[in-house]
Amino acid sequence: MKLVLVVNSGSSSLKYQLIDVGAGVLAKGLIEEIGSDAARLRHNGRAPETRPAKDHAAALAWMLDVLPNASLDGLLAVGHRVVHGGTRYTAPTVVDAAVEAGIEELSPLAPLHNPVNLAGIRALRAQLPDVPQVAVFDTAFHATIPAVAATYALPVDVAAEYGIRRYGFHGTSCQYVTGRAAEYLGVPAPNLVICHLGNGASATAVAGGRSVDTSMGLSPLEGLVMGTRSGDLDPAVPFHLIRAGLDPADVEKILTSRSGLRGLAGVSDMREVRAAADEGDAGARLARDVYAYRIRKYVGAYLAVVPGVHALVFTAGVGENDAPLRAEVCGPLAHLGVELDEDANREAVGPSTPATIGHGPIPVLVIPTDEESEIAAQAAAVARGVAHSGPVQGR
Ligand SMILES: Nc1ncnc2c1ncn2[C@@H]1O[C@H](COP(=O)(O)OP(=O)(O)O)[C@@H](O)[C@H]1O
Ligand SMILES: CC(=O)OP(=O)(O)O
Ligand SMILES: [Mg+2]
Repeated sequence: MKLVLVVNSGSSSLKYQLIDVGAGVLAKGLIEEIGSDAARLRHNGRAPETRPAKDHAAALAWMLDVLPNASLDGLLAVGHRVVHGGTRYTAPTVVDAAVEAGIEELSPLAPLHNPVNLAGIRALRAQLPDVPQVAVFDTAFHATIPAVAATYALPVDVAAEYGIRRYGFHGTSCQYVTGRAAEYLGVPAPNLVICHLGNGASATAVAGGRSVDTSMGLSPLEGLVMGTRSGDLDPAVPFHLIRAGLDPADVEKILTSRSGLRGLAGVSDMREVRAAADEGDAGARLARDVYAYRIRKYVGAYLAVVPGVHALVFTAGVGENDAPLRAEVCGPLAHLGVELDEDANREAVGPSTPATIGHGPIPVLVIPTDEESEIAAQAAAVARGVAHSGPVQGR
């Protein structure tokens, strides 16, 4: 058995899976509403339990309570999703003190993510001191982005001194999805435009199986409209707000936690936005439309970047489940060769395997992502001392 515990700490949630690599998932769970008096845990699909969990440390302790001790015997590794690895960590890495310090140094560039990723590493190391803790970085798959796409037009010395460049995120998801698309299409190194639409959302251009551009940049704030993040805006906006008297930390909070769908419609969950829009709420309708329009702009841009695209791919919570959103994005793209099949689109809600929903010159696919299985495979390979085999092959 190659047993790996995968910990995916998000801004207010914790996902975990106990995986026998190559064989299957032995246990899985999700803790939501961390930080509240009524955090919710759903373990192995059972009815949710509720308990206070003031922070990720409390949520991690809860996870360890529900995982039977015996199941953690003989773990090969714990695999952690770590969002920002900068330019230093471009491959899965066993976390020692230096790596831990490196992840901490990068926290200001992923304030919703790296600190809680570290909380996971620390909690599991305390519990399982003899098991390697392996970090799998969201940024790693994007290390192949060429300078022309990674470079912001800032003074070269400023960018170098402060490490300002496009890093890109959701890379582990994109790597998994690229592997699945390669199998499904029968194209070993495909050209793709991937829309990963979850709480965070990003678009990625893949050429020959490698990332060549992506909408998130220095931090996971740039690009698409997200649940609580603004995505693209004029860089003058923060200065305008600061000059008007707002505190820089408050401006950051506005852009990362109070914007996006939440800022426009009052709620960050696309299901609630869509329900309100369907009932005629004007703010929710505009939020839905701005969200879809921004995705469409990036799809157009990346069709210009990647020659001979084999497929446009939708993935993650919104991408896999929200058929109307996919129609809103793709409907006006017929002139670019994107033609949705209405019935296939309607049927592809939460598919467990890849589904084709458009048969035009550029096929449209829904591919369910699985960051946890990708993390488990990479962590197992590192723990066994096997070099990871590269972006498309994956394992
Ligand atoms: N049936 C659905 N229709 C529309 N959106 C959905 C549906 N199911 C889930 N979602 C959206 O998916 C988002 C979560 O996606 P997920 O990929 O799990 O995010 P993350 O991993 O970033 O937490 C939720 O915020 C919700 O808006
Ligand atoms: C990087 C990022 O935005 O991740 P998530 O979608 O899990 O918030
Ligand atoms: Mg996610």
